Amino acid sequence: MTLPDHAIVSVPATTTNIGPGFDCLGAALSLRNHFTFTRLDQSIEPVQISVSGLEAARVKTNETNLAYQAFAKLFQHLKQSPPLIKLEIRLGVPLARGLGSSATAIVGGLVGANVLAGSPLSEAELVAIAVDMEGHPDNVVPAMLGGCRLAATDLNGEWAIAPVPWHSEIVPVVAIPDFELSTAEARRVLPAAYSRPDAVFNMGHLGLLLRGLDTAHSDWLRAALQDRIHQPYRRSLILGFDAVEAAAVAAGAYGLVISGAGPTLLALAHADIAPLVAEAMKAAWEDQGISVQAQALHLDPTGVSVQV
Ligand SMILES: Nc1ncnc2c1ncn2[C@@H]1O[C@H](COP(=O)(O)OP(=O)(O)OP(=O)(O)O)[C@@H](O)[C@H]1O
Ligand SMILES: N[C@@H](CCO)C(=O)O
Repeated sequence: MTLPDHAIVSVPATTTNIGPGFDCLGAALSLRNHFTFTRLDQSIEPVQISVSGLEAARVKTNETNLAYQAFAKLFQHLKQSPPLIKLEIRLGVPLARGLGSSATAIVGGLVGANVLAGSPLSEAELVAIAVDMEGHPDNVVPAMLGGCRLAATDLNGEWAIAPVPWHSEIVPVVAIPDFELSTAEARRVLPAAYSRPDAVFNMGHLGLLLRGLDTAHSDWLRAALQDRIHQPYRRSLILGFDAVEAAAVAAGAYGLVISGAGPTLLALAHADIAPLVAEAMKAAWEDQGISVQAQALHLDPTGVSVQV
């Protein structure tokens, strides 16, 4: 069998948690990173990496690059040496902002390696390795599969993944500030255990959110975006959170949550007012002296895609 020498892997950004769905709910968004893998016959280095686009200078260009680590991990899983490659990364997803940049790198590297290896692994096997690398499923699952997804383990510890219907009138609006917050730092502030009232609060609100996303029932959505597992501990890490939340709600959004581990803030809004909500969030954050990019996005239905 002749193996492919080349693969262009495109992976969407993701927003996760969406309020009460900590570490289990996530959705793919209409921003993408591209990873181009080209097999080399000869090279002094195992990988030659170049990066272009948004904040390119901040991405590592040696073997510690996360996309290359994922590429090498797949070959390790296959008990093979990774081929020598050139890896070109084109960035459209901002780094360390709560939009799943690390998940794009993990999914891009694993899928690129799988293509160059002749596609020996199934989608489910790739998802399992990706979750293992990322540590939680909520970014890598929608990055791989597209849409909004809920992921939980079954009785054997395998991932049971359900698509979550998302009504077309509900628009995700993101405000992306010009400062970073690493996921590791934002996880360090979380408690190790929670009270029964907090657990029950989140179970009820996650259930309500799933029904609200399906129906666009505004009262359910307004109530559902509350959470007691992560946001109470993280909001103080995000300068301007209260002002941006108040502005989004005043502009008519159903509510505002931290996207992933932050600092990007995500509002859900009816399609008719989504651009106004984006403007209000931007203005409120800029009033705090913070540069911000705000935009109404849409759900990415596809997930990872490959051109050989
Ligand atoms: N395209 C990329 N190529 C290689 N490494 C990347 C790429 N994108 C992100 N990374 C790595 O992932 C790190 C960011 O990961 P982190 O989990 O902190 O943020 P995030 O994934 O953007 O946010 P979140 O997990 O909250 O959605 C970067 O600092 C970089 O090391
Ligand atoms: N669920 C994760 C997403 C960030 O990767 C968190 O909130 O820490």
